[in-house]
Amino acid sequence: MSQTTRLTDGRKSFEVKKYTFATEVIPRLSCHDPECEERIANGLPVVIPDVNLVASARHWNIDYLHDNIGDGKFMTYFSSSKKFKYYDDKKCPNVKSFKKPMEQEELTFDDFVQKINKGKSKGQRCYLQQTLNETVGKNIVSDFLGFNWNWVTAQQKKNSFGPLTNNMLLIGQEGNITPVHYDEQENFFAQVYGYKRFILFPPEEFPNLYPHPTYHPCDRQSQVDFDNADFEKFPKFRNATGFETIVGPGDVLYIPIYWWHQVESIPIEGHTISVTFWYKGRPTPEKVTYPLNAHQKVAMMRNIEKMIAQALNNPDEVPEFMQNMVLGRYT
Ligand SMILES: C[C@@H](CC(=O)O)C(=O)C(=O)O
Ligand SMILES: [Zn+2]
Repeated sequence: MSQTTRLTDGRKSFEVKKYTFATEVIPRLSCHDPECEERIANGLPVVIPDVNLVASARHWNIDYLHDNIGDGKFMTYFSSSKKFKYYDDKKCPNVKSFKKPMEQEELTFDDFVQKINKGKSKGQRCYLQQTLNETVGKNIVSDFLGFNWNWVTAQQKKNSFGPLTNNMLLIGQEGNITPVHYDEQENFFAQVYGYKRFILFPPEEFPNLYPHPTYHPCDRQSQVDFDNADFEKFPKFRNATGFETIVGPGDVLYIPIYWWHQVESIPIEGHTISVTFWYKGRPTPEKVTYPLNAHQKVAMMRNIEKMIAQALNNPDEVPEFMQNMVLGRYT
């Protein structure tokens, strides 16, 4: 039986699975606390319980969304396990042996609700993840306009984030897991309903988390399975140390760009509803200061990998090329 540990969202406490790595708790600070502003300015994660970013959606639940979300289509992922490891369909041809870790289908909300109920019996899990768009009904539009845009737009401006790219609606079943990955955008993650565990690692942990190559369908996702880590293949994973927290209704978690995160809908606490606020990163500074920081190095590694894959014009040649370049030479 795997060990467990206890985590709290500041109101309730939860028994969660204990992994092989150590973690520290992510600070939970009021939006009025200067330290909260400082952490965002310095690209450090922080849980903000009192910003009311999506307070106008506090009444959202499956029934209300079903009656008001409109007749648009919603991207829904299906997994026979609890894990929903994202993959980029367009990159599948690059890795002939790639097996899709989950299926995806665009459903009406009504079909999604049916699938949740039917899936339970067939042991299949589903996860709705859809950018909110103009197809939503007028009550959802009014709830959306009621988000605390003053605060989040002020954060965007004072931290020189790029434009808002999208607000994604996430509806997950209890126990669903989004395995550890990083995104190339800043993210204010707003929890609307239910509870999610977040495990975060800074960009410095790149060497310990072994992401797939950039041409791989699972680019940005770690190759390490936290439930069954292959320490032979990924020895530095032993050194991984992270941060974690639980977010509950009303909480906002700032996930800085290039920070790794694994997200777990707490089992036995029912389904979860979340909304993301994704922003392009800060513009590249005119004058580069040295030493480069970790996320600049990740961006550089990504660009080099992409350039090599493009120059070779054959993904199958990249592993040998990279090994010839570094193995035994950069020790
Ligand atoms: C989809 C989400 C994870 C989750 O909530 O399951 C995520 O990775 C993000 O918001 O960057
Ligand atoms: Zn993410």
